[in-house]
Amino acid sequence: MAKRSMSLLGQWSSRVFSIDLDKRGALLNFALTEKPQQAPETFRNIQERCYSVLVCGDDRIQSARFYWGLEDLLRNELPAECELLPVSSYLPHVKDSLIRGYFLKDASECPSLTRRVLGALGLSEQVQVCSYLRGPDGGRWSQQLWSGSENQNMDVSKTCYVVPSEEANYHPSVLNMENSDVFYCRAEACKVLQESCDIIPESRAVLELVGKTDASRHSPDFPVVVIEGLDATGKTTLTESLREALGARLLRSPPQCLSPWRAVFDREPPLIRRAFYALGNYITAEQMGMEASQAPVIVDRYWHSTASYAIATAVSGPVSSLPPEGSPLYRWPPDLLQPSLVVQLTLDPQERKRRLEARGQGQTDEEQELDHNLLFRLRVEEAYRRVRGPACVVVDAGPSADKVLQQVLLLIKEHCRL
Ligand SMILES: Nc1ncnc2c1ncn2[C@@H]1O[C@H](COP(=O)(O)OP(=O)(O)OP(=O)(O)O)[C@@H](O)[C@H]1O
Ligand SMILES: Nc1ccn([C@@H]2O[C@H](COP(=O)(O)O)[C@@H](O)[C@H]2O)c(=O)n1
Repeated sequence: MAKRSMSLLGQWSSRVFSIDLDKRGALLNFALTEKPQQAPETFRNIQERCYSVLVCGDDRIQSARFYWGLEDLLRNELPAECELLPVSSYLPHVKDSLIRGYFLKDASECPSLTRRVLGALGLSEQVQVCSYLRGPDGGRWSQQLWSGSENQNMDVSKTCYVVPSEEANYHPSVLNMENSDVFYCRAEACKVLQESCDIIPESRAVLELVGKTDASRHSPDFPVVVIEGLDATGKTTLTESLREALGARLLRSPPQCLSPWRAVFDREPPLIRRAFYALGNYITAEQMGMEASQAPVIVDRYWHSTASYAIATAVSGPVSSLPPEGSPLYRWPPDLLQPSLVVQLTLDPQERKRRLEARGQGQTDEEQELDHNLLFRLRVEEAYRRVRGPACVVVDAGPSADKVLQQVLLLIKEHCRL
């Protein structure tokens, strides 16, 4: 069977390759043409031998898992002097056109080892390997597609030249988010787990717990209040106090019944992990519907967490790389029960760190990692604010636990019929 990637070659020249240069979101974009031209400036500064490895198989579960393991595989097999950078290749504005992989800069003394590893990888149906060569004038770069044979033959008829490309308005991952990172109906999330049953048997157990009734239009008798926020913002503390103060039922998403399998799905790539969390919301929604016929319900995390973490993780860099405000990616799934009120707890990063440390969970002090975490936290919090349905009411969780409780009780009085 011909590789699926081959059929992409017709469109190859209009594809943009976007290399994630660092976690702060600096992207190097280039396209390919048949005519030699000057490469983008940054590309010209690259001194090493360069390669790209793209994962483009037909089976989305296998491809997602292959890509998930690819970085470790490359780091284990390649010389340590090989720098790996995530690369995306996409057709501008075309939904679901994104293919992911790695761009390699090989500064090792042993180029043959790198070529052997990549040659072996290129034999796989789901991988496409290309090498990049600098022209004799030093400015032109060309891309050669490997035929995938063990001899690493280059298919010279497929030589293209690297040219600068316009930067996309948003991170390329935005193109593939729907039904890969965020699921807007139960059926789409179920499909992913159904497709993964053979390789992840736990998927069957999860699917058996997911109901089939659509409770989204059912309006509960008592209020349903969701508490959202980053970790250590005080959700557990507040939800427990609300339960006592209101005589409420306390639920969480993912629900308790999924606990035995959570760790299994946390090890899976985003496609599978996010489908698991999406289904967790539907199970919690069924519980909400039942419990709210008898008493107020407090819920620790729900859809805002699922959507915001998924969107914020799929992109890198600053808040501006998120899908724009008002994008349909922030919509509420029409078949998912909406709560009466969503409260988002926010906390000054220093205070959050202090609480994490007091709880005995120190953070890495590597500056780069902190920077990366800071950007990630900002993206999650901004995504929380952009998610539609019941919008979040933001509450500063900095004051004492009792003050936060009183403020949220006031909000519940204002927004809900008790
Ligand atoms: N208002 C508050 N003032 C001071 N400390 C607080 C306050 N609320 C919670 N804490 C403390 O901060 C720590 C984190 O709180 P908590 O476990 O409730 O957060 P969380 O949002 O549920 O975290 P996670 O999502 O990681 O489970 C705990 O040690 C808790 O006692
Ligand atoms: N409704 C939810 C709840 C959680 N998640 C994911 O879990 C992580 C946070 O969980 P904690 O137990 O640490 O609070 C977070 O990374 C989310 O990805 C979710 O998706 N949906």
